[in-house]
Amino acid sequence: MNNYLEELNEAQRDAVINTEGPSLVIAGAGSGKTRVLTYRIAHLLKNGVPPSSVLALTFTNKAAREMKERIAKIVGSQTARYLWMGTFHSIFARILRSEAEIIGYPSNFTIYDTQDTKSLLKTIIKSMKLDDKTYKPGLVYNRMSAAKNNLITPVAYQQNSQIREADQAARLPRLAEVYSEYAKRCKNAGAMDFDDLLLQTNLLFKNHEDILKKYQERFKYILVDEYQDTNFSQYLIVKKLAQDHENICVVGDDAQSIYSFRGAKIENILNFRKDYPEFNTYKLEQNYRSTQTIVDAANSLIQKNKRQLPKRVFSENATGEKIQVIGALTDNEEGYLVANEIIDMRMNHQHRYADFAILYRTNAQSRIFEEALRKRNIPYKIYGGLSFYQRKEIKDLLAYYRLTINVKDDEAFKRVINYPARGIGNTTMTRLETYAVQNNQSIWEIASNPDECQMAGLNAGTQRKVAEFIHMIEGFAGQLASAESYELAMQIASDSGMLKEFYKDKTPENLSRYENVQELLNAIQDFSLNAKEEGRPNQLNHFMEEVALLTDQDTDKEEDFDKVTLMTVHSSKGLEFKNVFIVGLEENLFPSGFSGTLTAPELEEERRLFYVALTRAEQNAWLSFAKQRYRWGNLEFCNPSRFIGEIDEQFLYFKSGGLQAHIPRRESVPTAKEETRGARRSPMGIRSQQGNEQLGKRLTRLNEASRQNAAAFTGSDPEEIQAGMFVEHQRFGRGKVVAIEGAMPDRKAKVFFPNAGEKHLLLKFAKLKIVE
Ligand SMILES: Nc1ncnc2c1ncn2[C@@H]1O[C@H](COP(=O)(O)OP(=O)(O)OP(=O)(O)O)[C@@H](O)[C@H]1O
Ligand SMILES: [Mg+2]
Repeated sequence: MNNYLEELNEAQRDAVINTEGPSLVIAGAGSGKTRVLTYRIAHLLKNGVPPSSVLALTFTNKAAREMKERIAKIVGSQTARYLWMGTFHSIFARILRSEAEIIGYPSNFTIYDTQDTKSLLKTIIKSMKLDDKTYKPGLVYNRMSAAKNNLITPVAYQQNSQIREADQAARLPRLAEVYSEYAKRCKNAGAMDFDDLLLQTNLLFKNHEDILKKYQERFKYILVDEYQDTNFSQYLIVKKLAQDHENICVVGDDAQSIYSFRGAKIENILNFRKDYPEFNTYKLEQNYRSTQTIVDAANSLIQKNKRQLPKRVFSENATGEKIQVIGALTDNEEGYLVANEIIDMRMNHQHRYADFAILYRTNAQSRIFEEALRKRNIPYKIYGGLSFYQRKEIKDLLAYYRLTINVKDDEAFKRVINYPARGIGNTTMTRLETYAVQNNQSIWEIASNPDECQMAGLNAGTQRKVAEFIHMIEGFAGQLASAESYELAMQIASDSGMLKEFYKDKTPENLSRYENVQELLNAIQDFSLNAKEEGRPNQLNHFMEEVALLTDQDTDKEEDFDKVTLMTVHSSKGLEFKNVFIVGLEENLFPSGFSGTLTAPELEEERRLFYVALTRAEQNAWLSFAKQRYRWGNLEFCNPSRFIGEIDEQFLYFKSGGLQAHIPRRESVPTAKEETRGARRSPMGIRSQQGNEQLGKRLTRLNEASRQNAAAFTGSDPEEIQAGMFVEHQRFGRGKVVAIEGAMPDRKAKVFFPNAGEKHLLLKFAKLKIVE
């Protein structure tokens, strides 16, 4: 497609074609900032800039993937695949792996997730004999994270008297020690947490001029989406990389800055102006996403914020429907009413389930909606919360994989040494860990050495059991380089005894765990097929790299095709849906915080969050609240959120009568006509119990189905496939063969799939089926 510049308005085009020098695009929601960034990259590539010299940083992996796909359509997938495009964490993890040695880490370092970090902190707090009610792991984590994101290392932390005083005042005088102990143990375990990825990148660039230079020369063009939510650490990395050429383009919206609790700084936008006084700025004012009503309503609300950069946003789309306000008596009724609306809209206006999103302030609110949707047989998917990769059985199996990749990974070691049970108890673990810490080594280094085990106080019997475990992991690790990801993943699942665990006791819970593990193995198989087809490395560590860096929005699966989306407002940033429900609009819930405790800046951040939520809607928006809600186990009486009252009334329509009187605002004229939906409270769903027999049957069916599925795609004859033929691919669906290159075994097909774009597939792996 060569007319891509015609898909932009004038202001956007300006921002796309002026590729040199610093550029700043601060513009309202839906005005095409992400589109500008995407097309700017395409434009660079079209003009001969090599893809490997473009660095594009996005907020989620999913956003990066979507941008890449769009760019591939303009410049071709072969060019697009060499772009450096991804989240800050994924890009800099990649760079750190290749430079690991110089900063004293193994290149296969583990990335600790939040749970690992908290569990390690718990261990440290306990071993230092501190009270975990004062030194709450979550609190310690936040303070440590804030320090890291301001580039304060443990040594600097120790020496900073201001911080020490603040810690004293917060009754956490030994925080500096906890931080340095944590850093030490991570180092011994060859592990970094999320904040370390950014901190270590900064240190790498600070202490190694030559390496910084190398990347400065490599990345000739740097682009950042959602710039308003970068923290200081991210800001500095970008600044250093762009220092020489200053070809840096950042896009964002100060009115959508919603991560200050994680250290994001709106000041980075102001800094940009100082850092690059010669910058170009572009004004995007037209919103292409939403109806006029939604855009105007959102404007009327965000005007209440005092601290903001002045900007205009208008829409030339249809006026659209008014925003509907739904008042419910109880939280259950709120769920019921929302589910009803979805059914109505779907029946009467031909919407698909995937056109709806339910956005809430806190993850805990999802349960009510899940129940309501399930009762009406409405398919849904949830982002965040206890996501797939956070489930116990998944984390257990992943811990085996992590340990196989990096045997020093202490958190993984502790997780699986006695799971499934091997008779290695807590006492043994504590002995090993204490001894390891004393000797500044990882647990593995002690456990794999019989002399050290003895010194640590393990008796002969226990030593034997530990040795067996070590031997098993060494066996896995030995295959890492040579085995394909799926092959090794499967072997570990079974040889570790994990799969057998689920058979032991055939409860419904175990069935669901088994299914989850099966799902993980499917994902690895998918990864493996993909890697083979596209000629990418296919070892288990490559799969694990992707998993470690998933963000809340990245758990999208292909079968999640036509489902209602449930997510927190935070996760919805940058996305759009035809129909959006913003629920739980009550004081103390949204805006959150206990009444009266929000500071003015905090309240403004809540308002920005609400602005983000409302501007996700393309055609219709609903605002709902309940008068009574169970929170923390208590029934609470709630007042509707002040935010409803802050929207200019002309854009609202009150759906359920009676309750609008509770909204804190000037007189509102009730226009409700549908009063029929009473406060019918539906009984809680009763989970059906399945007997062992049924369970067995379901397991067999599951296996049978996956076998048939595999068999259906093994019958192709690669020699026969020719250009012009129509073929079917297991994941991409039907497509047309555009060209065939090379000879077996390296014969490749270029296939165009309407659902997935153009793909280059290695025929010996791709298992294409010829269709009519
Ligand atoms: N010139 C245009 N013509 C048609 N559609 C457009 C144009 N510019 C943007 N759009 C569409 O408008 C919608 C919003 O664009 P985009 O997501 O880039 O906005 P944004 O400014 O990044 O929004 P947000 O602030 O929410 O991240 C998208 O569906 C996009 O495809
Ligand atoms: Mg965007």
